[in-house]
Amino acid sequence: MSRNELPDLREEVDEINLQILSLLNKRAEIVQEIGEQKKKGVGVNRYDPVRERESLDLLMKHHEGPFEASTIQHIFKEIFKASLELQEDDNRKALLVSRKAQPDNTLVDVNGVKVGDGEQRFIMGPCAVESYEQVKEVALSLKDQGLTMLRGGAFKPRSSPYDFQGLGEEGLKILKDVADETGMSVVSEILTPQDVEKALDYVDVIQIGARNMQNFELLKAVGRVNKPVLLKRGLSATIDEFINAAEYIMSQGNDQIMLCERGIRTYEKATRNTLDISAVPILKKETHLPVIVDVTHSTGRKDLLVPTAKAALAIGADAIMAEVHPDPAVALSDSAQQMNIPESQEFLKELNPSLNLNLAKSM
Ligand SMILES: C=C(O[C@@H]1C=C(C(=O)O)C=C[C@H]1O)C(=O)O
Repeated sequence: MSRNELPDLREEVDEINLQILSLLNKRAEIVQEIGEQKKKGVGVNRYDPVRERESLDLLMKHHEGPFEASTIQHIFKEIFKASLELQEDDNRKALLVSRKAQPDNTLVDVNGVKVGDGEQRFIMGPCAVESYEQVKEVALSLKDQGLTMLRGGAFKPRSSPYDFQGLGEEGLKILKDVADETGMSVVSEILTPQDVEKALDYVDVIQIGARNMQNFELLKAVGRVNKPVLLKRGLSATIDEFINAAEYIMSQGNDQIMLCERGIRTYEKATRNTLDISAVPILKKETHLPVIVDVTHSTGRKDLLVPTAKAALAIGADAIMAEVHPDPAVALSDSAQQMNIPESQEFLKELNPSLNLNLAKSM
């Protein structure tokens, strides 16, 4: 090879690269059009392996080398894969909950507290409402720590039908009484579309539990009311399914939605569920909704509450959810994982020194 042959050859390669680039983008535009056509057809799948096989066969019929046939197949399979992703991205663009649809953060207004405004917050309270005294004791302590949002379960969807199922409407009344007396806001789970209207009188935030994340009628029902919703991720739900569940709510008009990562089911037994910490920045990136991390249900371990909450706040969570009970040993649900009141005070002190500082200043 003479000395100036190499630059000439590279110039030729550059030229071909540009042609390939232009052809790839031309192809991508056609693929997008195909994607639009598919969206209109009922029951038409984006992924079409039969079509991909036919395309590969056609290519192989014309392929002469010098590349190995398998190399060409590999390159084209990558192109098909990228094309499918492009069609999926175009579809996602349409989601109301997506950042593409709304670049600015949604602020969820819970009685004047704007979740999602960059301030880190805590939603705490007992797993289940058991009595007025129990809820009041926890609420007073949390209020003392500067918290404004109180959680408590009145309807408890338990794994076993023989376990405590909650006090129902009586539990909602207790929460409402305590909220009125302490000035706190109530976050409580609702299980059926029929109970949504009733709940409006009692709760400030309707929680949709993990087991109901794909209860689409319930999602649509809470989408039609004017009340913030805290949507928990399903036990085995992918992030995509979680985002689509939120879309069910927003598609009905209610944009006041908070997403809550609460751990997913994996093979790992060291924790009750596996906290999918990377879901937090992914959800913040893909959607404009506030993201909460429930450290109690994800870990099921009191010794992990502080480190996981620190990690969640560091990675961008807007709020932490955790459970507190005056006497966890006798709690009717989740007794091993709830903090007692002194533990909850320690927890908050470690995570939010500024909260205590503010309190000290105001005293
Ligand atoms: C473009 C299409 O969608 C997908 C992408 C393909 C491609 O890039 O060639 C082929 C089949 C589908 O999996 C199509 O169906 O034609």
